[in-house]
Amino acid sequence: MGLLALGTPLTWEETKPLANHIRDHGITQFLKTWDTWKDKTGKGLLWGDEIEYLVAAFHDDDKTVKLSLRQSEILEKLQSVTLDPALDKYRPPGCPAIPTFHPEYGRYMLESTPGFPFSGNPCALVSVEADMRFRRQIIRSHLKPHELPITLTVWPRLGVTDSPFTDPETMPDPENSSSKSIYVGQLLTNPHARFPTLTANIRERRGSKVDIRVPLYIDENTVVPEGSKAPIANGHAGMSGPAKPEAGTPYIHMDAMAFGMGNCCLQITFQAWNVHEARRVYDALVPVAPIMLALTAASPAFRGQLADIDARWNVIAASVDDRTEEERGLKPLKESKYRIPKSRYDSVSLYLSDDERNKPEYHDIDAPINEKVRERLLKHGLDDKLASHIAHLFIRDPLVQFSETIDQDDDASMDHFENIQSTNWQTIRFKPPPVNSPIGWRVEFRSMEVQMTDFENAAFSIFIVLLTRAIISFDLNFYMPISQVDENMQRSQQRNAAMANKFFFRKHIFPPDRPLARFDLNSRPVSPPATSTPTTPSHSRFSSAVPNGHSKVNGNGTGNGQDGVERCSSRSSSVCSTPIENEYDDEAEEMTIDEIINGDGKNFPGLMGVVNAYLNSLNVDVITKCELRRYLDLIKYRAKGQLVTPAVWIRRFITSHPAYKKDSIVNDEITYDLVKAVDEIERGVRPAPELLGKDYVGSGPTGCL
Ligand SMILES: Nc1ncnc2c1ncn2[C@@H]1O[C@H](COP(=O)(O)OP(=O)(O)OP(=O)(O)O)[C@@H](O)[C@H]1O
Ligand SMILES: N[C@@H](CCC(=O)O)C(=O)O
Ligand SMILES: N[C@@H](CS)C(=O)O
Repeated sequence: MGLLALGTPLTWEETKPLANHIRDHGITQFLKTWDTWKDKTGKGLLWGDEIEYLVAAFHDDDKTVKLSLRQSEILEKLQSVTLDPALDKYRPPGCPAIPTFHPEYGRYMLESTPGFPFSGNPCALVSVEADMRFRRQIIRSHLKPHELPITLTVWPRLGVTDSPFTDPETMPDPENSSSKSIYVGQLLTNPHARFPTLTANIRERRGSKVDIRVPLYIDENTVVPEGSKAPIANGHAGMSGPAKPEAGTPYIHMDAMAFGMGNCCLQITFQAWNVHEARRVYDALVPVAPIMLALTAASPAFRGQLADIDARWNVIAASVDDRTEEERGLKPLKESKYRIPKSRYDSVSLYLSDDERNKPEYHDIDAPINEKVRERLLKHGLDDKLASHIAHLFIRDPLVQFSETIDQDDDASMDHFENIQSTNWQTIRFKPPPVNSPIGWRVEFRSMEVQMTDFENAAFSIFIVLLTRAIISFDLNFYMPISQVDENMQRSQQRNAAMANKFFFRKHIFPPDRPLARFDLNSRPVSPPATSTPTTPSHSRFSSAVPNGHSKVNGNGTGNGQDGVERCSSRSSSVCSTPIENEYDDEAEEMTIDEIINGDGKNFPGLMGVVNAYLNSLNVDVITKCELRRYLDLIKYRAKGQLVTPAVWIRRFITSHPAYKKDSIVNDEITYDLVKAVDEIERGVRPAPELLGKDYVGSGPTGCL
């Protein structure tokens, strides 16, 4: 959920001349925070998740289900309920506070977060699912009897034109709506000024409606409508890739921000010990993002049709792609300043740690830089890696500005910085401390799709938290060329990617001076923990407050390319032109997801291996370890293919439904049964062992408080 300031929003034409003012003051604001926080340590690990929900309205009389557009009323109700002390008696043990609920882009969406961030203590981790369920139960208990919160990433019939898909019905209004969509109307978008303004200003800056195309899944009876085959150069969302329709391939067309930002995800934010640790964790998570996208994939259908992809990423990227034709490389640069290879919503293009292992050679894709911003940051004493990261974010224009807040007190506000930062929706976000707050440097992990049950949402959250602890404790090295990470991003969205694809991953992840044997990789965490001689590394946040001493400031020059595009000179054009072929290639190799998660049985321990080793290094009681094992086993068996991804489960449900005519169409009847089934699975009244294992226990027959 981005910056929700209030005021009179400016049009794109009014915002454009303010861009330099906003960027300049945004950097001033960042530098003030930098000066205050660069040497400060925080309070150690605190973390929280964000879960996004769709609100479904069931009409049992005609067996249809629609998106309920009652977001404002529901949030008002939830806010008053959460302020009522009576709710506290339902708060499960271990939940840090009464949760909070927030709006999201779609007028049918809600977001929940824990009321207070969790600690990383293993005992606290086992309470996460209860906290998530508590949130869902609060929502359920305060909806109308025919409404339910559903954690499906994509509403399969959003944007269909053959029958209503919202409650109340909405009509497209291509003349007057902010998106000008021919499929969705204005009522679909949250009315807070941020959202229609983002929608309109993205379209106006781009110079045309957004253009979203995903490959259509072709079945025996699929009829491909005239004109819905991808032309050779469709020019959306950067490079072409296997998760985008190849020339001549039938595709599903969408034309509004709602098709992307109206989708739901699971995000995790961690507070780091200090800025160095935040930067280390950020970099290490960059290659993990596509792996987790593939494992959580939950998006097999769009606009009433089955897609030949399983995940949402490229759809959202294209849904907020505000780049001009010049920036997209369709015309020579004249009015625009940069060629920009990616949408504002896309994978990370630059590592940012001051770790000496963050080598220039890994930056082998074109990442344009705002040179003026970079120079200013360098002059202020920032190292090149961080300066380049911020300068890369600051190639973008502000999209939403209110007339009342053009002039800000840079000592008291970060809003101009946040204006640019919060509309750079990358796989990982590096978050500076807010003004006048005890909150420290944070990192947000953003690639995962929301899961249908809170058991799964808790499992993926816990896994990522433990992985970050292992990364810090064992000083793990996941660096590999960014081009390989980008390639993985495309592979991760393909149909059945978690089983069918291989992904690049670094082979040697331990520091050379710390031999593999030191890590207890083989014993499972359910085995009795070592109590007398724990191997907990000295800089573990659980055991001690000593920050990791491995970081070393390292600088590199940048400059202008011949085409006038400013970029880091270390990311040389010859390297840019030959992605995935450089001397660092052999540091990473193609592995299955099973190998990446569970190890190759030889030298590579897998991400689960390091998580297990980390748990073994702690004094955790056996009961807690067994509890954690339930969650970690979900990841383990999903990676092995013994449990399926939500996308595989949903696709199977659709294609085996009696009303499916093998024509790729997901009709009302199928959608009704699908959403009912998702709710029943969540409550545990409909078994789905292929998705959740045999021992899943849901939130109960009613799912209410
Ligand atoms: N000090 C903290 N350290 C770590 N996580 C925190 C901290 N404070 C809040 N969080 C968690 O961060 C998550 C996101 O909260 P935050 O208020 O940063 O949202 P936001 O800025 O709207 O997020 P987004 O970046 O998605 O727009 C929540 O789960 C919250 O519990
Ligand atoms: N819903 C978006 C993220 C929105 C946000 O950045 O808060 C997603 O699925 O990725
Ligand atoms: N909720 C996201 C996407 S619109 C934001 O506000 O940035």
